[in-house]
Amino acid sequence: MTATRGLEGVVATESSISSIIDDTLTYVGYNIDDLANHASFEEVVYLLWHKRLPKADELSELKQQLADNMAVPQEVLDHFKTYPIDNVHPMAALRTAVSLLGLYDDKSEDMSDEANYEKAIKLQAKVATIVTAFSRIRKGEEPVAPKKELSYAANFLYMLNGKEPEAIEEEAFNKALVLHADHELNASTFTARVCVATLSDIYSGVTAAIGALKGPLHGGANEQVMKMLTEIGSPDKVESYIQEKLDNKEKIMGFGHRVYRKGDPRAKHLREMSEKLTGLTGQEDLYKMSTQIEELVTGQKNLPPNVDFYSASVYHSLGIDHDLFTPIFAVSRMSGWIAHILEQYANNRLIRPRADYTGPGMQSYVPVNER
Ligand SMILES: CC(=O)SCCNC(=O)CCNC(=O)[C@H](O)C(C)(C)COP(=O)(O)OP(=O)(O)OC[C@H]1O[C@@H](n2cnc3c(N)ncnc32)[C@H](O)[C@@H]1OP(=O)(O)O
Ligand SMILES: O=C([O-])CC(=O)C(=O)O
Repeated sequence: MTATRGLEGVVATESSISSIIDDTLTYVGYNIDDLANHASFEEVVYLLWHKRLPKADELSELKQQLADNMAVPQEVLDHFKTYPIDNVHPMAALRTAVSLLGLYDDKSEDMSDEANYEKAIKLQAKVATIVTAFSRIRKGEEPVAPKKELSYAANFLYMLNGKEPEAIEEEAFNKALVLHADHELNASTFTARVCVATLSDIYSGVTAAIGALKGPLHGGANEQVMKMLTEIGSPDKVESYIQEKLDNKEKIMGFGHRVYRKGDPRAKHLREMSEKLTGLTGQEDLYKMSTQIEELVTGQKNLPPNVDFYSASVYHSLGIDHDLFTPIFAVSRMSGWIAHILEQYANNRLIRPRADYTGPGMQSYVPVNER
């Protein structure tokens, strides 16, 4: 047996949800560029879960179901108030809150298709409320109830800030949600599938996935990108900062990808949004620094930016706290995790690979007082 480090290139499952072929990303056969330019996040959720685009009435029904299910149990909100707030990363709070949500769902252990679909709606609806409510509660503010007439993207920003977003903010946030919704067998989605392939419940699957997304080699990279931009501070400091890191063989967050070689097709949409939003908010230097970094890293290491790089300046321009960037990724990716969990249940087999053992050979047990 020979191990493939990081399972690179290993095809671990069949899936008809999203594909990456020749650096082109599609959701159920629709090019990500088309979806980013035209689709609402709710349409994409429907597409991923039903493997076709919704008709008008089906889309309205889904929007209604999401809006109707956004409220979270008071116990979950009260729980936030017990956290040692200064030490709690919002991704840790989200991981715990989603797990807690399962305790207050009487269908939590019901594995029927109907119950799983109901739980899918509840999770997608409530994840936005959890992230925004936690953000407000930790600042000593009251959570804001969603408005049923708003889109998912607008509601998120409304619940976060207590004021309805401008059209351009809603459009940018919707696009970011569309771009992050699914991505074949990335680490967090694989985690979700491994978890539910034991026939564990959907809350366990998404809780595990949140844990995997949190790491800086995956979803956590977007917060690290903003940390780097903040540390650099101004365009004149970019070159020395990045050069030092490259010379020290340190990783530059937001660059590189296990699957894409020529580049991540989502990055150009985020770059465009970053240019527009930083311009509108008078933060042109942020965009300038980002493009300088791209030039240096791509020029020297031939590593193009991934989805996390320009999303950082986009979210910053929308006035969002930096440690909420990865939770926002989770809000969007919840749709993809659920699609993969439902697909896994529909054609399940336990996922259990082997390890190439490299430890010592057979040893004789020695009692503790003789060692
Ligand atoms: C949503 C997402 O999850 S997108 C990815 C988000 N993560 C990041 O942005 C973190 C930075 N990027 C990385 O760490 C990597 O590119 C990953 C984790 C995304 C992919 O990693 P892998 O496919 O395992 O590549 P690996 O880490 O083995 O790197 C291969 C080589 O490229 C280099 N490399 C890869 N990414 C980077 C980077 N961002 N900066 C500098 N060098 C890099 C590695 O140092 C390594 O060089 P070496 O062969 O000389 O040792
Ligand atoms: O596919 C991956 O490895 C990571 C990624 O870009 C994503 O999850 O969006």
